[in-house]
Formats: sequence, C-alpha cells, structure tokens
Amino acid sequence: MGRHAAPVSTSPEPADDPIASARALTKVYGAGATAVHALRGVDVDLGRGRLTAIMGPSGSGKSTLMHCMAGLDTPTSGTVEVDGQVISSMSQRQLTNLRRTRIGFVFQAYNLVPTLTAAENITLPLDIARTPVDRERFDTVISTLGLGDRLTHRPAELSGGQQQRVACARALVAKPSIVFADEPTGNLDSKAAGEVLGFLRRSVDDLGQSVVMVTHDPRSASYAHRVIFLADGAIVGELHDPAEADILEALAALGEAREQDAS
Ligand SMILES: Nc1ncnc2c1ncn2[C@@H]1O[C@H](COP(=O)(O)OP(=O)(O)OP(=O)(O)O)[C@@H](O)[C@H]1O
Repeated sequence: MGRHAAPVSTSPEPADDPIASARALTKVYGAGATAVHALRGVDVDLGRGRLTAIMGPSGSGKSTLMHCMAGLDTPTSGTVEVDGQVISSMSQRQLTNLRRTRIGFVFQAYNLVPTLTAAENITLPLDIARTPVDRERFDTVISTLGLGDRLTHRPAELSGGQQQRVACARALVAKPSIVFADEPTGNLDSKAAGEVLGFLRRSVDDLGQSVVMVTHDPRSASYAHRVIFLADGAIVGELHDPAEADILEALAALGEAREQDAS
C-alpha cells in the first residue's frame, strides 16, 4: 500500500437501517493555537445487530468518537443519531435519560459492586431505576454469557473474564438499543479476552444486540463483523469479517502512512 494507503473495504456495509449514525462530526478541544482537532468531520453508520470494532493509533480519536456517539461528550459540530433520535442537540437531562434507558456501557474496569452477587450486580441499574427485571430477558442474557453457575458469586470469587461477562450482562439486561464497550478486554489475558469477545459476539448473533467496541487488540477486533480504522480524527478505512492477520496488516499500513507523514 502506498502513501496514505488505507485498508480497503471489499463489501461496504449498506447504510440502510443503522442503529447509530454520525454526520460531519467534529470535536475540538480547547481553542486557538492549542486547539486539538480530535474529530475532523466523521461520517459513519453503525450497523444494527452487528459487532463493530473501532481501532487506530493512540490519540486518533477513538474514545472521542465513541463518547460523542454514546451521549457522554458533546460534539463541536455535526449530528449524532441513535436509534432514530437525534442526540447531538439533546439537553444534559435528556442525554442522562437516554444513557440510562437506551444505551449499555462496558468499560475496561468492570466496575462491579464487591458486596453484591453477580446476579445483584447485573440487575443493579434496573433496581436503582425501579424498573422491573424482565426474567425471561435475564435468563436469556445469563445463558448467552455462560453465567448460569456463577450468579451467587461475588466479584472477588470470579475470574477477570467472568467479572467482565457480568459487566456485559449488566449492560445487556435492559435491552439497550446499543452497547458501547471501551477496551472491554484491556485488563484480560488473551484466553479470557477471547471468551468475553466470543460471548459478546453471541449476544449480537443470538440476541440481535448492536455492539460497538474500541480496542487496541487485533485478536479482539477479529471477533467483529466490521472494523473501522481511525487516524488523526478521520475514518481511513474498514474491514469486514477480518481475520487477525488482516487487521495486523491494516494497522501496519496505517503506521507506515503516519511515519511517511512525519518525515
Ligand atoms: N478532554 C480533553 N481535552 C483536551 N484534549 C483532549 C481531551 N480528550 C481527548 N483529547 C485529545 O483528543 C485527541 C483524541 O483523543 P482520544 O482519547 O479520542 O484518542 P484515542 O484514539 O481514544 O486514544 P487512546 O488509544 O490513547 O485512548 C488526542 O489528541 C487527545 O489528547
């Protein structure tokens, strides 16, 4: 691949019926000479019922894109739509409500409450919101994530991978429109990472869930239907159903393009 070469999509994902979209999305931190252009006009449609991975070098804007699309950060300009609602113009109060009811989050740190069992951790957000737990959904999520024999265990009695699966179940149980996962395997060894990603992919394939994750790990990204590559605040390519080797090659090409730019 030559200068500015980017991984090329062989079968572009149709833009119809996306679960979330961004149009002309920009995010500038600070102002004047010290302004940082974290996103430079991003257009993207995230597929419904798909696992999408976002990759790119450190500082390329992955977290900023995810935070803007999840209503955790406000874009400087452009629009974000999630499940038919334009969220980029919502008030903080509307965003809080949207995040609580329509969006699931999984973070690198599992953020489980140590004194509660796995089952209590999974239903905690619903319990706080005084929303009744849909038992059928709970059972489906538990079996999809392979947690049936761990429900009475407290976090300290679970492995890192099991704790992250509990965190995934907590994000999924309320049937969110979309789950955003920020480095979900960042704290896990490769075996546990593979298990968590395998279960997350099952939640997409079996339950029709839509999941977007930021990851640095090519092996984790290979579980995705689609991998989007960011560089310097812009989308520079994508791969569909990639093998780990394809992702490594694409990342290497991105690194080479950056080195050529810097020289
Ligand atoms: N709150 C902030 N204030 C100022 N600059 C910020 C802020 N958040 C992010 N940035 C800058 O915006 C750019 C994109 O950051 P972002 O965290 O989105 O990148 P990333 O691809 O997620 O990086 P990493 O892989 O290291 O987490 C970086 O140059 C970063 O320093």
